[in-house]
Amino acid sequence: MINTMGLSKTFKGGAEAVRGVDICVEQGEIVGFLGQNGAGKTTTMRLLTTLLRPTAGTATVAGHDLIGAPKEVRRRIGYVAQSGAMPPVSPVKGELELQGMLYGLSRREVAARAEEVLARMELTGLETAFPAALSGGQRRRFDIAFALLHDPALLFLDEPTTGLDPGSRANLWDLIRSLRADQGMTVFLSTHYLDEADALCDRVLIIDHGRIVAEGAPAALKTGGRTLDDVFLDITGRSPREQSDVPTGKEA
Ligand SMILES: Nc1ncnc2c1ncn2[C@@H]1O[C@H](COP(=O)(O)OP(=O)(O)OP(=O)(O)O)[C@@H](O)[C@H]1O
Repeated sequence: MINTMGLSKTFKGGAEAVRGVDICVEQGEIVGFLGQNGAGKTTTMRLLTTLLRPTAGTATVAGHDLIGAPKEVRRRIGYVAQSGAMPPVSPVKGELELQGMLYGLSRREVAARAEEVLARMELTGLETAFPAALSGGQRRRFDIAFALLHDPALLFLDEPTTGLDPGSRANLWDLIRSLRADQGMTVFLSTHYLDEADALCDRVLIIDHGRIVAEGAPAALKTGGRTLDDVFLDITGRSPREQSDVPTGKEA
């Protein structure tokens, strides 16, 4: 579902955010992407979702070449960016209808898909609510419903549970698991929470200073009675919540 070779991104100011990353994700896997602040997670996600153009390397995402066929890639993926953006202005159902029109769905298709994704994300009954009025957990589920409207095969989630209370996090994990169980959805998610990776992911990739420094099933990485936190600390020399010492100037 995802295959990259030497994927790299150097920003104009010289920041080497992603340095020759090789990623392989199979259909139906839930893969966790771990790294500290500034390690290169969001940049990698933005490359894989066609929002940024790589400076080197090749990639196939959802069966299509990332650089040669970005529109085909976009049609087959859903992407939920980190939270914090301005909430949409229309009520929940209106936002989904607009999104459906962007994807060229008919009115009837949009109505059916909206009902389906709202049910799947346990938001039925909130059609007329304004996204700004939703709770944190509901808002995150709305963002995922939005990304699911065009029925993607591959879902990218950038830190989906950051800032949520434990109950809402556990609920979101269940919903992500059910997407895979019911629809065979492939999920690639970044997170700072190692317990999340441990509980939810079949496999984790650890990125540090723009390079993949470890990968494997959580159980296979946790050798010698170590926790995933210990593994992360051993490999990167820092805890997952520490700031990376990669330069942080952000230029276009
Ligand atoms: N537009 C940009 N211009 C220049 N440098 C950038 C830009 N975007 C990101 N960077 C730099 O690239 C590096 C990787 O950033 P990125 O946002 O991918 O990290 P991250 O692992 O997602 O961090 P976080 O967990 O804080 O979201 C950082 O050093 C960052 O400052």
